[in-house]
Amino acid sequence: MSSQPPRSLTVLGAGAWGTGIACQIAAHQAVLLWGRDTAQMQRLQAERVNAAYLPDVPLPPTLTVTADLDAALRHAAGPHGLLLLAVPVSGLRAAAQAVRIFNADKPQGARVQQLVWLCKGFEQGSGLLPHAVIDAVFAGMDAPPATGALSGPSFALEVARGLPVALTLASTDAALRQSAVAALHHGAMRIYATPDVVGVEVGGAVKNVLAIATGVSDGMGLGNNARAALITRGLAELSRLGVALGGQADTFMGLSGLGDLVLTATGDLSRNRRVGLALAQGQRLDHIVATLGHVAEGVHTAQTALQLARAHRVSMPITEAVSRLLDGKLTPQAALSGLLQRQPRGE
Ligand SMILES: NC(=O)C1=CN([C@@H]2O[C@H](COP(=O)(O)OP(=O)(O)OC[C@H]3O[C@@H](n4cnc5c(N)ncnc54)[C@H](O)[C@@H]3O)[C@@H](O)[C@H]2O)C=CC1
Ligand SMILES: O=C(CO)COP(=O)(O)O
Repeated sequence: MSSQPPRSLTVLGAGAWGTGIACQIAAHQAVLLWGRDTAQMQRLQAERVNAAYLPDVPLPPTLTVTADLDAALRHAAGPHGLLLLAVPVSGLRAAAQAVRIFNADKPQGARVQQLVWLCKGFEQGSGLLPHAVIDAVFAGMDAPPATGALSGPSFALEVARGLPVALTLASTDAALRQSAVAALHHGAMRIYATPDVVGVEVGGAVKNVLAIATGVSDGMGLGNNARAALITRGLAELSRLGVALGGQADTFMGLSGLGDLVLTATGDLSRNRRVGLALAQGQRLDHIVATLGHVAEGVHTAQTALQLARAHRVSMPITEAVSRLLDGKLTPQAALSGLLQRQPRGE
């Protein structure tokens, strides 16, 4: 693989995050954004704005849109191509399978060679982290793409507007780390790198559950002290699970752990936090999810995180409370009482 910065950037997934990061990239180089909904992509092209997901941000002229998946993958192919998968976790396997099928009948030079995913969560059903989904899809293929995860505190709207943001690129492949950082680290977007894929992915997944918790707490009017306690004790349980799954403890103190947790647990742009705020008002989860207009990954992540915690004998009381609240087994008040009545223990 070349260590030259990729010159051909392609984003799959035209929701808030795919559109937001494509706008930021377009400030310094051409980028192609693919979305699966042809009518929506035609509207994007005609109106030069993603009205459904980022209505206030005009698309830069250097951002091209398409609903043609084959054309998008051709754009991402070759040694200078970089493909960003900006679909939710639920769409990751299908997106990766499309890449596998595209690559299968091509010579190496015409294949997608560098692939980075942006989603945060565990796959529903399998309970797999994104990298394990990707590994499963490309298993048995000779010369699979170099892969990695991009994560960290990054509200799409702020990124789209070109405001400063710092992210972490996680990959066990040093060449991919180098080339993806070279492609994406520019202007207001700083990209750090780490080989700790598991640590980065667990941080990104579990912080969404904890953002629901702080949303509930804030929605109940429990105050700033309670929110700080949830963030701090939440970070402790996130780190315990992450280490048990193979992540490195210091990763959880970085951008993809503490950084994203603080952002999502306190910032009202967070969809997960908004789920918590609405639950505290007594709204039904199905109504909240139906009216959100975006994915809130924490709703699916809570139960998987709890199952993993039990399997690894890790204590995650906040995640458990959120999971039972989402299942309708606890009211916000009962969840609070349960947390407050726990026995004292060492910090
Ligand atoms: N919005 C944000 O600020 C950030 C989001 N993320 C993560 O990025 C992922 C995507 O989030 P958003 O774009 O915000 O969600 P969104 O709800 O705004 O948009 C999701 C988009 O993905 C598309 N999609 C869903 N399944 C698909 C599939 N199978 N194939 C192709 N397209 C599919 C939908 O049509 C929609 O356009 C999530 O995992 C989220 O946690 C990460 C960082 C920031
Ligand atoms: O991951 C995010 C910010 O880093 C976005 O969080 P939400 O999905 O809760 O909006």
